[in-house]
Amino acid sequence: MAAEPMIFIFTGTSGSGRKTIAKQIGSELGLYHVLSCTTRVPRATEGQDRDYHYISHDEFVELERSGQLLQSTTIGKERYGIRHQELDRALANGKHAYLILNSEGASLFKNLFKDRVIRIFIYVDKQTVRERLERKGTPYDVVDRYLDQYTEEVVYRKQCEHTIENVELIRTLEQIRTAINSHL
Ligand SMILES: Nc1ncnc2c1ncn2[C@@H]1O[C@H](COP(=O)(O)OP(=O)(O)OP(=O)(O)O)[C@@H](O)[C@H]1O
Ligand SMILES: Nc1nc2c(ncn2[C@@H]2O[C@H](COP(=O)(O)O)[C@@H](O)[C@H]2O)c(=O)[nH]1
Repeated sequence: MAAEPMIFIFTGTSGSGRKTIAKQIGSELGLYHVLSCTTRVPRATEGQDRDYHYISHDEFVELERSGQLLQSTTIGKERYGIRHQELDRALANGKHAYLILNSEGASLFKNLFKDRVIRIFIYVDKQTVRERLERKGTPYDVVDRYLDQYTEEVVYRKQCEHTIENVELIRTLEQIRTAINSHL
């Protein structure tokens, strides 16, 4: 059993299935979901304080100005970040935690928390990303952005503790359970 709560980071190529996998595994293993704040609007299936804390640009700037953000990133015109208090609350309750981050956020957490951070890189090929996202009704500009950044994102797998291709969801979940349990 790990002495301190572990931090599992689901990262990888956009649209590869990270959110689906993270939510399923998180609820199954009782992991605490550390939510980011974002200035982007919720998508059709998303909810306030379930997927993100959705806030205005002004509120984001204020969090940044007052030093409340542990880290932040900008993607297109939107801002994303995690409040210190959000992570502190998660770790204080003793549960293992998980986050869903891009490579920039994943590296920052690894540098801060070292061996307590385990990065799980999820990917699928570009064509599958397109098909899945179009089926889900993701706006075309978002799909195009994801595909444009694919090559840049996929190289990060080499730095992660685990790399898993998400073809068959059931098989992927099995591999991730095994990976996580090997650290607990
Ligand atoms: N193994 C799978 N087989 C088929 N469909 C899948 C599989 N895994 C996930 N999906 C579907 O692919 C779509 C994209 O998944 P999801 O939103 O979880 O990806 P994501 O990586 O979190 O995307 P984003 O980059 O937007 O954060 C969803 O509709 C999800 O149901
Ligand atoms: N570095 C950070 N990356 C984050 C954070 N919150 C989310 N993300 C990543 O941003 C992209 C876009 O997400 P989307 O939900 O708008 O599709 C994705 O890779 C997320 O994992 C954060 O606080 N910091």
